[in-house]
Amino acid sequence: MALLEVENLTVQFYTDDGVVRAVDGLSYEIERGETFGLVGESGAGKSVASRALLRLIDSPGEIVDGTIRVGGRDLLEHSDEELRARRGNDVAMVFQDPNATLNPVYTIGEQITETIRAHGVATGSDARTRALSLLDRVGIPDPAGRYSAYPHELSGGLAQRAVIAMALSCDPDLLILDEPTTGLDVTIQAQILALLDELTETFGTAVQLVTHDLGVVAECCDEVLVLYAGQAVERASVEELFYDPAHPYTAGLMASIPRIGQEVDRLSTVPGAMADPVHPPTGCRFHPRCPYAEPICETRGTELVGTETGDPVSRTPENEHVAACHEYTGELDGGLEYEVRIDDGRRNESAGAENVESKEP
Ligand SMILES: Nc1ncnc2c1ncn2[C@@H]1O[C@H](COP(=O)(O)OP(=O)(O)OP(=O)(O)O)[C@@H](O)[C@H]1O
Repeated sequence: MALLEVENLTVQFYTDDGVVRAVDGLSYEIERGETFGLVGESGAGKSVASRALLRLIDSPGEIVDGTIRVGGRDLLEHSDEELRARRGNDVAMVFQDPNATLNPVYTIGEQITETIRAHGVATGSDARTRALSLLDRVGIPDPAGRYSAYPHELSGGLAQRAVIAMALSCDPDLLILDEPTTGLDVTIQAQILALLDELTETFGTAVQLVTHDLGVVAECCDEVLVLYAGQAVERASVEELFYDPAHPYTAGLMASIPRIGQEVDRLSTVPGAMADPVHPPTGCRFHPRCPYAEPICETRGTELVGTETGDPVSRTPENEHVAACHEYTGELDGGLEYEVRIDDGRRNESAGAENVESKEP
């Protein structure tokens, strides 16, 4: 049994403009010790899908369907009290901005110690000792000195480590990180990614990593799910995703990886704009931006199928490459003709992302 089993997760927001189905029928699994990437452009639904795992969806949003089983038990069926007990213990989350998590008026050490006590992991001086060892585990130099530091006294990289230490207070089985390295310089970014690697390898912690950055995905994910307009469009091992992307949207994302020496803060995106969340396109939601779209793509919706077999995802083994494109059920006349060229040059010494180019058809 996988550690996390998400099935048909569906989240809606009720806005003045209409209903936004931010996450639409999402299903995936994460194994113990696995690093699972959730990628896609802004608005794809990555954050909402992640927050939903902890039931952190506030009004005007609502989880309207699905199951979220961690260790076989459905989080959506718990009372608020049961859920509080499982937050932190089973699943913990790290957000992009450490300052949104850290309280400016308490020291780093006090905050971690308090989290440990609140969850009943340890009491008294044992809690303090555990906090110190967590600071050490996440690579904060001079843990005893930093214990007494206030959040504003730490650099962005150290503050992010402190937040990760806090998330690890109760030894969660699954750690969800939402853009944990965005805004950090590449050397610090690489250190945080190395820390995640160590957590998964040494402690068997499973990681769900939300990111825009395909370089980060290449660096540390085992398995990747690509989201577009709230729906999964492709799931594959990281190698298959980079060497053999099956969905035109994924191939487009690959083409937008910054090249060596190019100064880009954010990925440039696939031409065209993300689908209108209130009135998504008919058929395949990506079709208005897809260079390979044919009339059927406008009228018939897609679902994930095995890229080799065309079988529905429900009949495809969990580790097989699946994509939601009519190509794989034999319904595209023209087919997909892109070619992906892998250049194994490193993007920079420490982050080491691969460079990928896709040719236009
Ligand atoms: N509180 C909210 N009220 C209304 N709509 C929301 C709310 N939060 C998210 N959404 C909508 O849900 C969709 C998915 O948003 P989400 O933040 O998950 O995207 P994302 O892929 O994480 O993007 P980003 O990388 O920019 O964070 C978007 O259309 C967004 O507008």
